[in-house]
Amino acid sequence: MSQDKLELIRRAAPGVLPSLLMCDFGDLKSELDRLQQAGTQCLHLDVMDGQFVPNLTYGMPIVEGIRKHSDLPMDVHLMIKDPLAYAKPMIDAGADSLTFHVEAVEDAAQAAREIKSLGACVGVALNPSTPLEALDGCLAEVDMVLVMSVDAGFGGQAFNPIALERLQTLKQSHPDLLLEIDGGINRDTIGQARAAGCDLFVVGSAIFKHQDYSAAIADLNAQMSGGQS
Ligand SMILES: O=C(CO)[C@@H](O)[C@H](O)COP(=O)(O)O
Repeated sequence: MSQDKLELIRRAAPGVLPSLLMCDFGDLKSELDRLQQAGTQCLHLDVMDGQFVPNLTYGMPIVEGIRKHSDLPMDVHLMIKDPLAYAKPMIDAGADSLTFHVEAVEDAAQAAREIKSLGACVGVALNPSTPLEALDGCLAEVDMVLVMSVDAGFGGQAFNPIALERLQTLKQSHPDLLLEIDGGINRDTIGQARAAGCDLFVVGSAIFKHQDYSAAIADLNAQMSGGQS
C-alpha cells in the first residue's frame, strides 16, 4: 500500500507541486480547478501548528475537503511538533504522502517506519540550519527527502543555496530516493535545483502571484528543463 502511494507521488516527477499555502482559501474549489487545468500532477499541503514553526495553517478538515474536490495526489508537509500524533488522521483525511521534520522527532527511523506502516509514502524534511548528517539514521527507511531551501514556516522567503549541495550529496549517496525542494523556487532557481538532482519542486509565490497558473507552471517546467519560455 505505501508502495502504491510512492508510485503515485513518483509519477509527478520531475515536476512542480503547487504549495496551497499561497492560494485563496476563500475560493479553494476554484483554486483546485485552476491548478488541475494548469496540468498539476500533485498538490503540496503545508500543515503548521504554530509551535514547531511560528505560523498556523490548517488540519484534517481542509485536507479532507480538498480530497472531496480533487483526485490529485496530496503530498502533506507536517511542520508540527508531534507528527506521529497526526499521521493516521492525516492519512484518513486523504494524504498520500506524509513528510515529517527530522528536527521534530527523537527517532526519525522509527517515525518513518510508523508512517509507512500506516500505508503512506513517507518523507523526511530538514531545515537549512540542520546538519545533513541528522538524516543518516533514517535514509534507509524513507521514500523521499524534502530539502528545505528556506526555514520552514512562511512562503515568499529567499532561496538558500545550501539546498543545492545537499541535493547533490543525497543524489550521489542515495540515487533511489525521491528528492524534493521547498522554498524560494522560481524561474531563476528551479533549473539549478533540477541540475542538482531534484525530482519534485514545491512552489508557492512563483505560481500564486500570477493570474495565469498555466503560464506560470509552463514557464517553471521550461526553466526546469533548461529551456526557454
Ligand atoms: O513550506 C513552505 C514554507 O514553510 C513552502 O511550501 C512555501 O509555501 C513555499 O513558498 P514559496 O517560497 O515558493 O513562496
